[in-house]
Parts: sequence; structure tokens; C-alpha cells
Amino acid sequence: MNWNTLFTMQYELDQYILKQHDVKNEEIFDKKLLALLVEVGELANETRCFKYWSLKPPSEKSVIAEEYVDGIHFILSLGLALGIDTYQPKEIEKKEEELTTSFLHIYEAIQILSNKRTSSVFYNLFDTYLQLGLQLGFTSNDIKNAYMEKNKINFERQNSGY
Ligand SMILES: O=c1ccn([C@H]2C[C@H](O)[C@@H](COP(=O)(O)OP(=O)(O)OP(=O)(O)O)O2)c(=O)[nH]1
Repeated sequence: MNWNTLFTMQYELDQYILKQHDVKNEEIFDKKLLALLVEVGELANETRCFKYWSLKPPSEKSVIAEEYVDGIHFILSLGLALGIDTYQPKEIEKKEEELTTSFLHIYEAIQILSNKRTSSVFYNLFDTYLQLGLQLGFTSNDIKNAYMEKNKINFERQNSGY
């Protein structure tokens, strides 16, 4: 997948949001990190992977996809804040670890980025998140389509005084 298109779309959305809310990118890096942590929690909630006490099934794939691409938005946005606007997809192998373990790895990767804001730490977070996408059964096309759909909704929300 060509991630450059998504980085460009993210840049445009971010610029629009900054203008609408009169905030500067430099002021909101931590807020984006927290937003990503929250989105990862919302995603985990929809998968219900950690709810050993419940028999309820996970949410529909489309609901999980929407939560997943909220995370993609914030990851791309963090990358842009670090001056990164490209990602060279590498062969990501599907790991046989539990979903719960993968979620914990993502929290760890976000925490590391919070302490060390470098491109290699950022790419490690990106890889870890894409690895989770694979585990959730999403193809690159699923991710791209769901991202584009949510990106459009995000613009519409800004236009309707969200
Ligand atoms: O600088 C930003 C800020 C937000 N977003 C996007 C990411 C995500 O796709 C959406 C925010 O998440 P969500 O749609 O869950 O918003 P919310 O305000 O938490 O929604 P709700 O009140 O419905 O829970 O906005 C960006 O792309 N860039």
C-alpha cells in the first residue's frame, strides 16, 4: 500500500483541525499520544479480547475497522509532527501471539515514543500497530478504505461544529 497518500490526507485534516481550533502542532503532541492510548483502549473494547468474564461476541468487523483507523489517524498525525511523511511497507508477518499481548505491545510502543521521539521509535509503533491489523484480519485495502471513509467523516464533523 502507498502510505504517502494517507500521510497527505492526514496532513490536510490535521491542518484543518488546527485552524478550526486555533491550536499549534507543537502544543498537542502529548494530547495526540493520549488520544492514541484511548483509541487503542476503545479498539480493545470492541474486540472484547480481554473480557474473560463474558460470553458476548466481538463487535462487527466494520465497527472494529472504524476504531482501528482512528488509531491510524493519530499514528500518522504523530509521524507528521515528527517530520515523517512516508512509510516503506515491509513484509509484516502475522504473529501467533494473543490479541491481548499485541495490545499490550502497542501500549508499550506508545510509551516508548512518549519518552523518545525519534523516527525509529515511531516506525516501531507503526509496525506494531500494522501487525495488530493483520491479526484482526484486515488487509491493506481494508485499512485504506476504512481510513478514507473516516477521514471524510472527520472533515464533515469539523464543518458541523464538532
Ligand atoms: O488532530 C487530529 C485530531 C483528531 N483526528 C481524528 C482521529 C480520529 O479519527 C478522530 C477522533 O476520534 P473519534 O472519532 O473517536 O472522536 P471522539 O471525539 O472521541 O468521538 P466521540 O465523541 O464520538 O467518542 O479525529 C485527527 O486525525 N487529527
